Amino acid sequence: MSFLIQQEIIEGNGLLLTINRPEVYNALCYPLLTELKELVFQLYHSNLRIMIITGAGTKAFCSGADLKERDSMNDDQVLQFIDTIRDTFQLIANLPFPVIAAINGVAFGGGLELALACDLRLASEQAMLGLTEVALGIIPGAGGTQRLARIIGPARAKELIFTAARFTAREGEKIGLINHVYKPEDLLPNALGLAERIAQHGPLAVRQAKTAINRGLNMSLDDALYWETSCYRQLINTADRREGLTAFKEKRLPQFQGK
Ligand SMILES: C/C=C/C(=O)SCCNC(=O)CCNC(=O)[C@H](O)C(C)(C)COP(=O)(O)OP(=O)(O)OC[C@H]1O[C@@H](n2cnc3c(N)ncnc32)[C@H](O)[C@@H]1OP(=O)(O)O
Repeated sequence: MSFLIQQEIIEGNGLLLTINRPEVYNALCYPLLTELKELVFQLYHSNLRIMIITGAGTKAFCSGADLKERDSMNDDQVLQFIDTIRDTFQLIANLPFPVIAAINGVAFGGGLELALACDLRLASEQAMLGLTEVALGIIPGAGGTQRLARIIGPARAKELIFTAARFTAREGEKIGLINHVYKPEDLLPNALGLAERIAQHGPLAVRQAKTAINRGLNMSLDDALYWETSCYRQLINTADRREGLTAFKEKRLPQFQGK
């Protein structure tokens, strides 16, 4: 059992991952990052229906790369860290099931980039967010320049990145970066509730919906419509699709088996 990343099974065949370095605002050191990459690679091949990522303690989701460790790194080690964090967050973004970021505190730099790699972002009203890297003479190196621009639009993303702005969860909600904002004590219960609401539906269908949206975004609308149909086609010959129709006829909730 790791101490850097805690795992907890949750209702509906889900997993709660907690970044566990509260003494340094859950900063990402290289050992934690390599452990996260290995764990996410294993989860890629699991039959999980949903995952939540959050931070230990009440102050931080994740304050980004560990700057003390970074100060001791040579140039090659910095590049190795960047290659690893980029690939790890892309693995998270490409997990076949939905991932919810429960942003329980500060999310700066790589911490916000971690949340950007998730599908849905819920935040505590006390959380402060920001891609603060240019204030350190660097740029977001874990996908932040690409994902933020795709989520909120290039003009707003440029302003936030160029100014290393630190902004509130409510401001993030206003620009479409954060799905919902809660009181600190209500964040995890609502994240668990959202996870349960997703996990009760056809797991194959939810997976196809994620891939339809994610990969369709990079296509022309014409191509993406055919891509959507090809995702739909994966579901036609499934027991879950039959179960959905049968449950409707029998006026009961469907019991999806992911087959
Ligand atoms: C590819 C990715 C790149 C990146 O992510 S670049 C890094 C981007 N992240 C940041 O710029 C955030 C850096 N941290 C801060 O700005 C502040 O910290 C906070 C706002 C998060 C908290 O400030 P306050 O409440 O005043 O507490 P405190 O004394 O600064 O921090 C408490 C302890 O936590 C350690 N800590 C916080 N963030 C990091 C970090 N990112 N890397 C390493 N340590 C961190 C501090 O050093 C200190 O520890 P000690 O008491 O031993 O001095």
